[in-house]
Amino acid sequence: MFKAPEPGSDFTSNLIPQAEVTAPAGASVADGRWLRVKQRLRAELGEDIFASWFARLDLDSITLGTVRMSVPTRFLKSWLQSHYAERVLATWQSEDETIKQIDIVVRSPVIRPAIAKARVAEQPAATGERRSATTTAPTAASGDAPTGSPLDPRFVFENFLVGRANTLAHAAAKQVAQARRQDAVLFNPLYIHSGVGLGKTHLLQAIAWAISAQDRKVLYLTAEKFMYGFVSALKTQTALAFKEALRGIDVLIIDDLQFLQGKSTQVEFGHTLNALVDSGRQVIVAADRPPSDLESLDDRLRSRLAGGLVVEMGALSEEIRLEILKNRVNLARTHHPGFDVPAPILTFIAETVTHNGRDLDGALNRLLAHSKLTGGPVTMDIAELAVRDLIRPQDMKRVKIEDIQRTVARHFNVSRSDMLSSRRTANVVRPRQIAMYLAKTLTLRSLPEIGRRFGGRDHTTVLHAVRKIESLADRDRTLAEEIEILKRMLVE
Ligand SMILES: Nc1ncnc2c1ncn2[C@@H]1O[C@H](COP(=O)(O)OP(=O)(O)OP(=O)(O)O)[C@@H](O)[C@H]1O
Repeated sequence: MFKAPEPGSDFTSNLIPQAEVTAPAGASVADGRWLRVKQRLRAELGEDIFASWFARLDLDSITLGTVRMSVPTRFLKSWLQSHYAERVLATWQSEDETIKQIDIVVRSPVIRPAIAKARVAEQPAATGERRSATTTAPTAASGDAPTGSPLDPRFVFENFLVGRANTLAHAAAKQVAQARRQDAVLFNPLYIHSGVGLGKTHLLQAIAWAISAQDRKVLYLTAEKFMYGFVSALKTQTALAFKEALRGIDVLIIDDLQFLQGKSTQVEFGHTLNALVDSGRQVIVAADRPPSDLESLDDRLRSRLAGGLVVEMGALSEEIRLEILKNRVNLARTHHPGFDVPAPILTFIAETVTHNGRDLDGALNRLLAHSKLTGGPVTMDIAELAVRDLIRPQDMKRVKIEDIQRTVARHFNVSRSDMLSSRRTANVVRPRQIAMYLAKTLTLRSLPEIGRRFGGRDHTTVLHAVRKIESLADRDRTLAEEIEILKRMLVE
């Protein structure tokens, strides 16, 4: 539980005006506040951090000045408590002065550990409703094996829409899922990466469901679950059993690898990866960035991960977004036959909610809530309200550092290799600094990573470049405009 700090600490600067965010019709006052709190956190912390740590934080209740929220894992709870408790409390207080403390709890697990197989209990349906699924979740078959992370019954191949952005990842996933035990392993490990909410978990879980229907033993784990499994096994001195159980499966699937932390856990993961790959068993990994950018991982592990097939999934096209929405409406209608969203409204959502699949789900959840609570039809007005906070001001495409270097070099008529070289002549230094500045502002790469990509420079050099360009652009309008043009060339 986190209580209010003494007055004076200020986490609420940079707030967006209340009027900008409106709760969809049918939502309660608490829901409306919760929406605004999330909106503020997203605006203040940025999309990446928000999606990593807050996307799975749910509001449970508000009683006597205490806001109770829940998350699915202990890891997430302790991370939020140690890194964001004060900020979350302050953001709540900016919405409601009577809030005195927040309480983050772990909600009951979806899968209860069982001796051999775990059963998926209640899962959110396509649009936030709960539905019971009697499907059996894949886990390793041994009694000592760690239980898998919960699987969503909707995340199967049949519900995965394929388009240009994910054709290769989908084909590789299908291939791996359809292989038989005696088949030679084609790409190992299979490493899938993409930005937030673009279908990695869906694809990984689809593989897990497909393999579990065969005679192969599959284990799907989030990196958090792997970490906790390993750490608890160490504590209870059952680490050996844990390791053996992991190495005794046919297919290991690890999601959100970017969260794998701690030297010993990484070493253990590396050993497991090697043991499985070397013995011809399949490993599939997903993360929000390519192996080369997983800076916290050790070099050997990174290169082992990069040694299989690395596939990127791009942004969802408008066409796929529309198909996903139609698919979700159909899924929801199996439980709520009265729910209908007219075609023009689906097109409107597909056009406006461009960021990721999770936001599409969010938009439909709100429409379903409206439809259930009011019994009224879903109109364009309702839809506009529902998606308002899901429209991102900066719907940036993923910009690559190489593209920045090329575009800036072309613009200033220098060569890219000069920009990466150690040359310090004025005609090269300034473009290099501008390119570094753009790399920092248009990508999520860290300073050391940017330094490495610019001919192995130190992170302090990058920081200096960023500050230099910021201060020059403050005073020099021509430079500011030039930077704006470059940004547009890269982003649009
Ligand atoms: N191609 C697709 N077809 C159908 N649904 C999709 C597709 N891509 C994304 N989605 C949906 O979007 C939502 C978010 O997808 P998912 O959780 O798989 O994203 P992710 O890439 O794992 O995100 P994160 O990086 O946050 O872990 C899910 O409901 C998923 O079903």
